[in-house]
Amino acid sequence: MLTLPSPAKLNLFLHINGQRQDGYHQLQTVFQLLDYGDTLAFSPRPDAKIVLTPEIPGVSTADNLIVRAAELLRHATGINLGANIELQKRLPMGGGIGGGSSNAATTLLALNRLWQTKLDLPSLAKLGVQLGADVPVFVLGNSAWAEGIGDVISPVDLAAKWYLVIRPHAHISTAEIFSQKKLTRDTPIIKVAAFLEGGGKNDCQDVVLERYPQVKEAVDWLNFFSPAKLTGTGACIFASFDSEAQAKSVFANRPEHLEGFVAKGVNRSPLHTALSRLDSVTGVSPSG
Ligand SMILES: C[C@@](CO)(OP(=O)(O)O)[C@H](O)COP(=O)(O)OP(=O)(O)OC[C@H]1O[C@@H](n2ccc(N)nc2=O)[C@H](O)[C@@H]1O
Ligand SMILES: Nc1ncnc2c1ncn2[C@@H]1O[C@H](COP(=O)(O)OP(=O)(O)O)[C@@H](O)[C@H]1O
Repeated sequence: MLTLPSPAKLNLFLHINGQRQDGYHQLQTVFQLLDYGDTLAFSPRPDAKIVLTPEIPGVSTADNLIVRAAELLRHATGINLGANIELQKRLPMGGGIGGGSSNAATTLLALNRLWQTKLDLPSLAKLGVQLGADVPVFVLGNSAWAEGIGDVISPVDLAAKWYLVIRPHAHISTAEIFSQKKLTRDTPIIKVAAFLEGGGKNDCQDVVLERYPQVKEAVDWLNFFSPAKLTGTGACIFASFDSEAQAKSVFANRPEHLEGFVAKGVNRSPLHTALSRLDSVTGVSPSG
């Protein structure tokens, strides 16, 4: 059995610079990977079945990004094997922390290893983008600066911080927010240095706060302790702290109805750290 992490991400900022003819938005963002997420356990099956347990309530098996990633890899490589996949879900869905995309990436890397299909990371990232704009960053495995429609990615070294993430009770679809007329779509392009010097906001934040009072309430509460920002198109919000103790003490004082977690920001994905560790044990050279 191959047990691997499927980490969350935060968008430390999210600027929308324009919109393409096909409707997709041109954006700039920084993906901060977190040392916190779901866990997936894989074992090979000799038949061609992909069996996921437990199912996610409200997501059909055919729509589940884990199953879709497995089918996609099988189709792309022509391999005729299957897998049993056990999912331990901790990440809220529709939260802007990339749980579904991360599950897809973990599945691509895990099955590429189990099935010995030997695709390299750029090829797996190319497959992944067919499942969602955020999948490649999880496949490539570094906190990253992203441009284009989120598909032009370069690794970035971020300061070590602890993040308090609050999950208001709202499930927000990315498409819903990107289809709002009022959304800011003309933020000027910035350079990496401007972000690293403290620049950057989330252009989706005003639209989300207006439509979801429960998200606004959480932002207002967290702002009292440290500047709070929306991640992605929501619904989760976050603030950074220099130490775990600081983040945990604020979390401990949250209003009872607010859920969330405290996690360390990492430059390297816990998924890739786990795979490298396995490679060093088995003597396989690090690849996909
Ligand atoms: C904007 C981000 C930032 O991380 O939002 P979150 O989903 O994380 O909140 C992501 O890149 C989202 O990625 P992902 O959620 O994978 O998006 P996709 O499934 O590819 O697209 C969902 C819908 O969002 C819109 N979309 C997505 C990406 C983009 N650059 N422009 C868009 O307009 C499209 O209408 C598409 O139908
Ligand atoms: N394995 C999965 N985990 C989470 N969501 C999934 C999964 N498979 C399909 N989905 C669908 O993808 C949507 C977006 O999921 P997710 O990536 O967690 O949110 P976000 O893009 O807001 O960070 C969910 O609302 C759900 O319907």
